[in-house]
Amino acid sequence: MNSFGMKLRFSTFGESHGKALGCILDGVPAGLDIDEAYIQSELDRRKPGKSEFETARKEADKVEILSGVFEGKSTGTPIAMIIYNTNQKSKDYSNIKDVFRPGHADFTYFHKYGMRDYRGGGRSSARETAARVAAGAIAKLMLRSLGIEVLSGISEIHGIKAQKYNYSYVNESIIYALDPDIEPAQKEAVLEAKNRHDSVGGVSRVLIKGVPVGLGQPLYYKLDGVLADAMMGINAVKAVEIGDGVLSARALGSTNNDAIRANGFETNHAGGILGGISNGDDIVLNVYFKPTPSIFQKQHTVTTTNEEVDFSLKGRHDPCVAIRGTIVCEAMAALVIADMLLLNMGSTMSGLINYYK
Ligand SMILES: Cc1cc2nc3c(=O)[nH]c(=O)nc-3n(C[C@H](O)[C@H](O)[C@H](O)COP(=O)(O)O)c2cc1C
Ligand SMILES: C=C(O[C@@H]1CC(C(=O)O)=C[C@@H](OP(=O)(O)O)[C@H]1O)C(=O)O
Repeated sequence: MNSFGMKLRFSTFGESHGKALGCILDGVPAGLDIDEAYIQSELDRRKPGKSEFETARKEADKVEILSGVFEGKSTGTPIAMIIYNTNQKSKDYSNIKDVFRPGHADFTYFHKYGMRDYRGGGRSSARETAARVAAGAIAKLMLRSLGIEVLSGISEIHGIKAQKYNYSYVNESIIYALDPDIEPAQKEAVLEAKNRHDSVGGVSRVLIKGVPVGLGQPLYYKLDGVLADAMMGINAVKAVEIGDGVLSARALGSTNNDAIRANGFETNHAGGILGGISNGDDIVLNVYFKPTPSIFQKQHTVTTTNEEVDFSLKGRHDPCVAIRGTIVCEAMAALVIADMLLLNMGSTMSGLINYYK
């Protein structure tokens, strides 16, 4: 179960090499137009095996709606969706049955549960994020009907940073790059690491446009806290910044404050959130992904019986998880904002009255 979900409750099921994965999204208001082609198009953006910049595992990621939608509209009941796995090659993974891959969740899952599904990453595999993207697409449909848009793109790969953020370019780019001029160097960094059987990290920049003033609770269940939690819940995310983030700790008050004018804020160092509450400006997040842990170089590790061994991994892995991870960031951000909107309806008497009249 997700940790936001005051109004929207969301949980996923399934393993990387199991039969299927999917989600249940409960709390979606009745009457939302459910555009199935749009949901599929979001899954297509995240699905693996589209290029040399992604894992070679090819999955169609065809999504099927099982419940909660009737005659093209949400019914207000739980929406269940399923995605069948079709390209498991579980025998590739017999060599990780008894050893822990450094950097992956093998060690901790085994010691916590006393067993693990070693077929790929099992439940810890980011294959699960397909289900998040399906749920996120429904949240995005809800937001779209209110004029709110969630966008993202890759700003940085292996320390090579975008100089501009061109969100309308992102879907033309095979690596979802924000800066077409920097993209070639970023692609080269990925392929260069891949050729050396290594991997690289990267940063996704998320932009949420059209959010009204007032989403989020003060002090507890703050909008920035809930968004950060949702991002940190994505596999391989190691840090999240709101607005200027880390840089704001190095700034002066005089340069960090966003001056206020009658028609809005002059700058947006705050990233659209003040006091845990949206201020009406764009919400900006930077989400930092570590390099893919599964690399093909020889590594030191231990077995399940704690014997030290050198081992070399086989299997199909992303050389830079941030690339497909950016689509997952959008989905999680959309779910949080949709949840906050539903919660917000009851935060003022006029909101409640508007809802019931
Ligand atoms: C979209 C996406 C794709 C990923 N692909 C891989 C992969 O191919 N191989 C791998 O070892 N890790 C991959 N990861 C990262 C692992 O799932 C993650 O590192 C692992 O679950 C351990 O969790 P942690 O890094 O958050 O500690 C991917 C992550 C995301 C978001
Ligand atoms: C299959 C997908 O990505 C997978 C994410 C992943 C991981 O460890 O996170 C490891 C690889 O798969 P497996 O679990 O077979 O080792 C990737 O191919 C997907 O995103 O659909």
